[in-house]
Amino acid sequence: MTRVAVYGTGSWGTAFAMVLADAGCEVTLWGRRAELAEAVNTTRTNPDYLPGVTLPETVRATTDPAEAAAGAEFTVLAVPSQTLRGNLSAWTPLLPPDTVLVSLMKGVELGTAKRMSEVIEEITGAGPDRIAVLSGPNLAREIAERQPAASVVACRDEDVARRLQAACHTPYFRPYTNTDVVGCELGGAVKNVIALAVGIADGMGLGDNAKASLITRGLAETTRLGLAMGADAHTFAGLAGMGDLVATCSSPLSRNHTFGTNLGRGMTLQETIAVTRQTAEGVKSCESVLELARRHGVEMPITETVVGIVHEGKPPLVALKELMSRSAKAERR
Ligand SMILES: NC(=O)c1ccc[n+]([C@@H]2O[C@H](COP(=O)([O-])OP(=O)(O)OC[C@H]3O[C@@H](n4cnc5c(N)ncnc54)[C@H](O)[C@@H]3O)[C@@H](O)[C@H]2O)c1
Ligand SMILES: O=P(O)(O)OC[C@H](O)CO
Repeated sequence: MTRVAVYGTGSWGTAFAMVLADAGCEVTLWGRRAELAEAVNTTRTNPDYLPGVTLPETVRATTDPAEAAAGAEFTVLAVPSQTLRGNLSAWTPLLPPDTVLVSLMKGVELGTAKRMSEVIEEITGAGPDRIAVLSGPNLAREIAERQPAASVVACRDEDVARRLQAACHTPYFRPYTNTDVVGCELGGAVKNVIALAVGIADGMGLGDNAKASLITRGLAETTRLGLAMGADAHTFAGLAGMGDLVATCSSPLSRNHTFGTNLGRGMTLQETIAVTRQTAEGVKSCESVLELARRHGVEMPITETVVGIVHEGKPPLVALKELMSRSAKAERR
């Protein structure tokens, strides 16, 4: 039986542990809180993040990172992007030397503007053939209910991507392989920023034309950044690009979309943070994405607008006016 360690008992870590177990793996789930690990082991549920979902017997939880790591063929990381560096520094000495590190995270590190695979490589010293990314339209709650979804597993080494694909393929979860790690990571991180923009528009009461325009132009600016960073344009038309963007921008289950909606309705940033219990990666990553855009000389007007509203206190109506009155241009530029 394939042994997998999943670090992070939040909604996606727990739901993906269930997917792995349903695909036939033996999974150890690491979490910080003893009472939550105890609940998983005794009631087979994660009442804090996925109430009402029964986990398979082959998912066991622990608060001991060494116990989770022991014998793991895959080490899956599902903590907030901004804490990964600290977490992984502590776990690295415990990891099996050949384990494949799998990022489920959809953010870019503040300060360094590094993608999660870059942070993993820097901290663990693993080469690109041992670092994989899973990304796609994968709202955790739907997957925990075993509703059908497709996804992408990306690794520079296609054989490793195929091994991971086999480890998480179930009748309701269909992963495709890809070797474009940069594109998959950027698709996942930037869609959160665009979902904030769409949420703000929804909260302001704007219509479906505005939503479709933001999604389409959001994909255009994501692709521009991706191409400047060496990604493959096809990735952005796929599940980790368009697929995830559409799911996140349309679903009330999305934390980023909901965060934006609250801002668009007139809540302050502090009020919105106070009512947000879970990780909304775009709130911090919008600044790192803008930093990447500047470094690579790429225009990302929607991302810039989101940073203005979220971090610079720009009123959404003023930001909308500025976005719409930019100089006219050809669609493909
Ligand atoms: N929820 C989804 O639908 C979904 C789907 C795909 C990808 N993702 C991505 O997966 C990642 C994790 O998201 P999630 O939905 O599981 O988030 P979550 O907010 O549900 O859970 C986060 C987990 O990280 C833990 N955590 C918080 N701070 C920590 C710290 N300092 N050290 C260690 N652990 C800490 C929390 O206790 C919790 O267990 C994010 O990057 C997110 O974008 C989420
Ligand atoms: O809830 P969000 O906004 O973090 O989005 C969840 C997933 O990334 C959707 O694929």
